[in-house]
Amino acid sequence: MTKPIRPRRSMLYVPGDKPRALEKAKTLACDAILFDLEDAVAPENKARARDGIAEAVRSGAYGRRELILRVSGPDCAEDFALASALPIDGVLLPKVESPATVADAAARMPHPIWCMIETPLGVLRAAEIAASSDRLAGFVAGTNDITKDLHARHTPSRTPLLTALSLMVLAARAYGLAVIDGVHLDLDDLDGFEAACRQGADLGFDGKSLVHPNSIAIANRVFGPAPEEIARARAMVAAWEEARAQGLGVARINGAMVEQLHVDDANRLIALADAIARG
Ligand SMILES: CC(C)(COP(=O)(O)OP(=O)(O)OC[C@H]1O[C@@H](n2cnc3c(N)ncnc32)[C@H](O)[C@@H]1OP(=O)(O)O)[C@@H](O)C(=O)NCCC(=O)NCCSC(=O)C[C@H](O)C(=O)O
Ligand SMILES: [Mg+2]
Repeated sequence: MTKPIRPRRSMLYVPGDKPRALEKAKTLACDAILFDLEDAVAPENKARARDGIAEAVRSGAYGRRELILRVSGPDCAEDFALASALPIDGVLLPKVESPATVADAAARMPHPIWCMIETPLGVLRAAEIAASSDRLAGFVAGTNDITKDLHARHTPSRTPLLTALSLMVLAARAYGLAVIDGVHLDLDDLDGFEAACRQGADLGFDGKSLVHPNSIAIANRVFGPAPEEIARARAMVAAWEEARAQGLGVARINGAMVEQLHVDDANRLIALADAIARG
């Protein structure tokens, strides 16, 4: 069954032990919040972070935003107990490297499952992981961990990561999962951030994971369809209906060859635009 389209242009990490950030996120225009219990929270603050996230989620003040909890590890019983007790939309597992990790998480709590793909083994097994469970909702790229494990360098072009990023997109698309690009570290480099978003969108990612509110508007713009793209898509669908009424299986529309597959893609873009407009 085809899953309904949900905008995931911008997914903001919010450390569970930062009350001001938890509060601010209620007002931000991100499509999703990744409440973090893993790397952004020091070991001595994990219990406080769980309490902070529980109170924040139970406030009910995050509106339409998709709420996802990143647990601190596959064995953290307290984190899974919290996930089970909260009205959230998903749980994000760090450093997934095998279907067994997904199966174990599925047995521990009832929510849709997201996997961080962020180790060489996780990347190489991405297809196996993606195929492993109908509880899976998507992948999030952990570009910092991969860069570290590859002994690669952070470069503006992200050339060292392109193989890993494309393998994640391939695996996700093969099994109908969402796929979200990794974070941009330089908070003041918004031009570089926008370039990375464009590259991620070109590669096929649905959106970008973010660490700071200053990047939400750019991610929403780059990963959302532009008004002229929506208008073009609607015009294509209308022209295609006329072509089909004449019995054509291929048509020339605005100077381009169009077949059913192009119309399917136009309809996907229109559905995304409509979902964004509904808010
Ligand atoms: C990166 C930061 C530590 C920067 O903090 P700071 O310099 O204090 O931010 P600002 O003063 O500019 O903040 C301005 C206001 O915005 C709020 N804020 C900041 N960040 C967030 C956020 N993420 N969500 C919500 N609100 C946020 C501040 O509270 C200020 O508001 P106010 O107090 O009302 O004025 C900080 O941005 C931060 O902690 N970001 C999140 C870091 C994080 O979650 N990291 C883990 C995820 S990334 C990762 O794990 C990588 C991955 O696994 C991989 O391998 O690649
Ligand atoms: Mg990581």
